[in-house]
Amino acid sequence: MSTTEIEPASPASKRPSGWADPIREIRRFFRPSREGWKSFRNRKLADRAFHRSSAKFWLTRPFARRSSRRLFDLVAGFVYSQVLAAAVELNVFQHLSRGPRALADIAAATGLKPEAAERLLRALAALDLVEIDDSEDEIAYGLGPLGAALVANPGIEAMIRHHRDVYQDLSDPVALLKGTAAPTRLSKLWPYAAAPGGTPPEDADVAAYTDLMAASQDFVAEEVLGSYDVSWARRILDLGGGDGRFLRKVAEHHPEAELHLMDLPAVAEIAAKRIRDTRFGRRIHVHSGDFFNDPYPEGRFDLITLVRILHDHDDAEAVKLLTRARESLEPGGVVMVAEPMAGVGDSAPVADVYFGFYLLAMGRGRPRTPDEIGRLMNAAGLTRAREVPTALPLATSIVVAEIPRRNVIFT
Ligand SMILES: CC(C)=CCC/C(C)=C/CC/C(C)=C/C=C/C(C)=C/C=C/C=C(C)/C=C/C=C(C)/C=C/C=C(C)/C=C/CC(C)(C)O
Ligand SMILES: C[S@@+](CC[C@H](N)C(=O)[O-])C[C@H]1O[C@@H](n2cnc3c(N)ncnc32)[C@H](O)[C@@H]1O
Repeated sequence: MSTTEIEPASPASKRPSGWADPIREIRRFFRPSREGWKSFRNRKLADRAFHRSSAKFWLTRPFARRSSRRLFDLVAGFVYSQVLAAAVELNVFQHLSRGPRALADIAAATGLKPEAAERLLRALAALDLVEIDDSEDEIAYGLGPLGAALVANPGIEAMIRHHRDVYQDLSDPVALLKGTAAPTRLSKLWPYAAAPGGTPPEDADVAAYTDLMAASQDFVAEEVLGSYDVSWARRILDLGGGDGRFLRKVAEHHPEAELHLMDLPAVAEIAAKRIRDTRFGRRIHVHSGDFFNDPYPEGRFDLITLVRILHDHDDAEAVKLLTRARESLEPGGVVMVAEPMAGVGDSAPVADVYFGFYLLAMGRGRPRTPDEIGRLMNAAGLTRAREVPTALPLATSIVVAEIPRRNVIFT
């Protein structure tokens, strides 16, 4: 739809005619050609779109073939995921982690008929998860590069098993988008999402989500601590710290920091027990409470971390949380937000697609760009919000902001 500039309202009788009003005349002079340009450009776009829509165009150009393959993978992605889920459920990678195996061994170990096992293994090989060595009479199956990576990172298998619930919840994405979907499995798995600050219902399986997060935390913690130096901070508070996996990594890197974790009572109980069983039992102090409403641990902190927290909450709760964190900082203290962020390099699909719909199914929260997080930090009274680049935005991106060293009051 073409917009026409709205002339400032003025009674016709007062309006000067001719070149008495040169601006108006210049606008009138260019208007027809501007409209003409727009229709010419629109026609060009229409022609290009028609031209590209012909199958011949797509199949005869290299990038067209690549685009076709990308489009195919978008359609087939669910099938790929289900093949991976089947292999994890059948412990195929564990079987192969002990060395190459023959088809009969794998069939016996997985309980599949040989032809079904072969179908699965060939699909996995096509996805670089398995490697097939048919240089001898008896074909051997081993770990492919992705299968080896999966075995090297145990948390991934836990995540893959978790996705049976995720795929179930995403089976009707339109209903989710319209808000007409039935209660989701994820909203039950993350009970705090139903009522931020609300204590999870009695039947909430708090250990399940705590273990799930712990399973993928090392991957995140390594990226955070590899990207942002926390050694300057003497007192650190990790809000929503889960079972303490992140602070244990901090403790390993920085032996002299005093570390505090705050999480909901049921999770704090798990954290206290797990931390007590490690060499950091006396260095990491666990506090039970609701970070929206309960008092934070005594004293002020140099650094307050929010690792995979903010995206769980809508804007109003996020600003409230950031404000409470700011109020617990030493002058010059820093709040660090670490989570997958929208629009960050090639991690946009991770945040905007994966976490965008994961959180939609969970019923609360959303992925945000570093700028959006910076604006929430500013709204919470924090300053100098800035993104800290990470090598693997897939794991996490980071935004930090601080309070001024001195509260300068301009009267
Ligand atoms: C060829 C052979 C046999 C061997 C080659 C040798 C070898 C090991 C090669 C591999 C090289 C290597 C080191 C690869 C490393 C690969 C890595 C690190 C892969 C990491 C993959 C990580 C993945 C897939 C992470 C997935 C994370 C997910 C799905 C996270 C989900 C998080 C959720 C659901 C969080 C929810 C919390 C809430 C509610 C949103 O707040
Ligand atoms: C997605 S998990 C992240 C855990 C951990 N930071 C990590 O990255 O693995 C969110 C954490 O926030 C905690 N949480 C949610 N709402 C809370 C609240 N109102 N008060 C305290 N902790 C809360 C949950 O119990 C959970 O441990």
